[in-house]
Amino acid sequence: MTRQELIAQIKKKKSFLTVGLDTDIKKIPQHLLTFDDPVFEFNKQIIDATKDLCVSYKINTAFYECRGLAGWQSLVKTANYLPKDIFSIADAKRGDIGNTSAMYADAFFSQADSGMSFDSVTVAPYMGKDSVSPFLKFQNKWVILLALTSNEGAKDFQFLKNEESLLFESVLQKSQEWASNEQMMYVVGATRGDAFLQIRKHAPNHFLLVPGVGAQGGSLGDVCQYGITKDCGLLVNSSRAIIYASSGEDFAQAARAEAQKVQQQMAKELEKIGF
Ligand SMILES: O=c1ccn([C@@H]2O[C@H](COP(=O)(O)O)[C@@H](O)[C@H]2O)c(=O)[nH]1
Repeated sequence: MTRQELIAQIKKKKSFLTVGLDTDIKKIPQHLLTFDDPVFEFNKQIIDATKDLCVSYKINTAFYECRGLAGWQSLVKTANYLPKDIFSIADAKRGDIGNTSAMYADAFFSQADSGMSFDSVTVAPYMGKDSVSPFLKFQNKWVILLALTSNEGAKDFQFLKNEESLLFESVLQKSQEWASNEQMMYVVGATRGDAFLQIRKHAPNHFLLVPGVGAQGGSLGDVCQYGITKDCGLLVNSSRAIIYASSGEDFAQAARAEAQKVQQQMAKELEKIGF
């Protein structure tokens, strides 16, 4: 998906919500366990119930990889069930030496090889340019680089200072030599509302994938106040707060209701920038 297509979807749906499919087989409603693939059935119903309210789905691959072959099958089926006009994210946090990164890129981008073709994959910047560039060889596919994460441990390295800048600022600056804002986004945690001003100094026009509202307590208002751009420039993710809104048979309707609350708040923010 191109940047323009993504912006058009945001305008059309009045939403920049990403629903996170962090589907844990131990947390899904009991009645689904009789299905051949309970995780896929859960995802399918969540997608059907929320697809008009969000512009993106993020599949955190850890929740699938931990189940071995069965998990990988649920992942492939879910990836192929996602509507084509919705931006898809493989949240896999990959990155390795070049030839290995090329394999990771095929795994998430090459339908012919792996049976999956996500629009984007999250990548760790730590190993530098040659670890990221194999993902950039695919047309209309995106790298979402970890910049400033939402967790407590982000302080361990991401705020370390060299002569001029903090480590996350160096990630933002250096990586812009590798790709434009048509192919690169950044992960910035919603739990760091105040840091968005600083982020926008270095990446004024990039899209940011923002996890951390909902279960982690980040504020959508703060994220928008400091992070929204004239093109919106935000994809805000919520996983647990939406998909586990109910553990009963009404789980999909409950997920829809939660997604709708967030979408309505987003519509108000989008109105402010004339969308
Ligand atoms: O900095 C980061 C990077 C990634 N994540 C991921 O986003 C979701 C958040 O889930 P919630 O249930 O809405 O808290 C999850 O997949 C994380 O691994 C993040 O939270 N922070």
